[in-house]
Amino acid sequence: MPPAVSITNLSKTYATGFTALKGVDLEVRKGEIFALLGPNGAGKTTLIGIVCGIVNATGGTVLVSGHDVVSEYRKTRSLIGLVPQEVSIDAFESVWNTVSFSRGLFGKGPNPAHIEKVLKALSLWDKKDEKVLNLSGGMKRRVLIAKALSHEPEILFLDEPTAGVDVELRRDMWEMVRGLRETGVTIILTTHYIEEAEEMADRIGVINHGEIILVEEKRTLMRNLGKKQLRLELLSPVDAIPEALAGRGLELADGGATLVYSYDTHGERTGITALLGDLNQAGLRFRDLETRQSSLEEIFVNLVKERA
Ligand SMILES: Nc1ncnc2c1ncn2[C@@H]1O[C@H](COP(=O)(O)OP(=O)(O)OP(=O)(O)O)[C@@H](O)[C@H]1O
Repeated sequence: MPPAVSITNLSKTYATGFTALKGVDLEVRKGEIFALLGPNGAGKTTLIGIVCGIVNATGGTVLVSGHDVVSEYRKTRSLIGLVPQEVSIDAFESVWNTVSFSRGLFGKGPNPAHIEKVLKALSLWDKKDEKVLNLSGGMKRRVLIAKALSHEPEILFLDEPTAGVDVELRRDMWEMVRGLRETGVTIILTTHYIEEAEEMADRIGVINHGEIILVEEKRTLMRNLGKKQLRLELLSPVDAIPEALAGRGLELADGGATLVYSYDTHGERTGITALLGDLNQAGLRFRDLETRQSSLEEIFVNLVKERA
């Protein structure tokens, strides 16, 4: 089975002479939720544009389910649903007509049952006869998604799906995207909200200055790059870590007032129980304790900083 999207040595230099993509290689597997993270101007929208056939590449190849996006444009475009960043919909049409029309654009015959299913899944069914004009911003966004799903695509691109939407709608959208994945749709999303990637993605790609700097399973990424720390505020500061506790990877912070223990959250054992026993034996008493976990946000900021 070919990958959902297979990108090889893709480059893009705009007419201005600006190079937005530099030799990108990327494979997105069928059925996964892939999040593409990157700062403003990193090249995310350009990359999506090329895969969707909206932007011409300067070099390289893109295959969608094994089909070339240039020589087999009609085929590949019909396999893709795109939810763009900008809301641009024919405001005077009803929800039903807008979504049904989108399906027709891909040469698919009418299928009212499918449109009904999509509208229901997006909680738009009771709005089907409303003019898009009269909907709230959040509802308009749902219409964009419904349009993108109208022709039963295998791959759904969501470009900043929840930028500017309220928390409730964001949660609803996450739920909906997960539901779509259950039905076998491959989902590729770009986001500025690291929380979104953390919550939803199976794999994460980081793009910076037009280059993919990392592609990793989310769990692996968080396990390998994320640390969890136990910080113990000691009753009385110490000058050095006691001999009995050597080799446990402890560090002192705050001038000896805090003992820091870093551990792997995904390991079978954290070693905390044993550590607390040893502390007791060594006569170290503590006043308070807290745990800290580096978030995907910290990991991401560090990665991008390293490559700046
Ligand atoms: N039509 C264009 N002509 C010239 N330069 C462009 C054009 N479109 C985009 N760019 C430039 O290419 C770079 C990448 O833009 P792109 O929109 O792909 O980034 P992005 O990662 O999607 O950013 P954002 O998160 O802000 O949407 C930016 O520096 C942008 O100014």
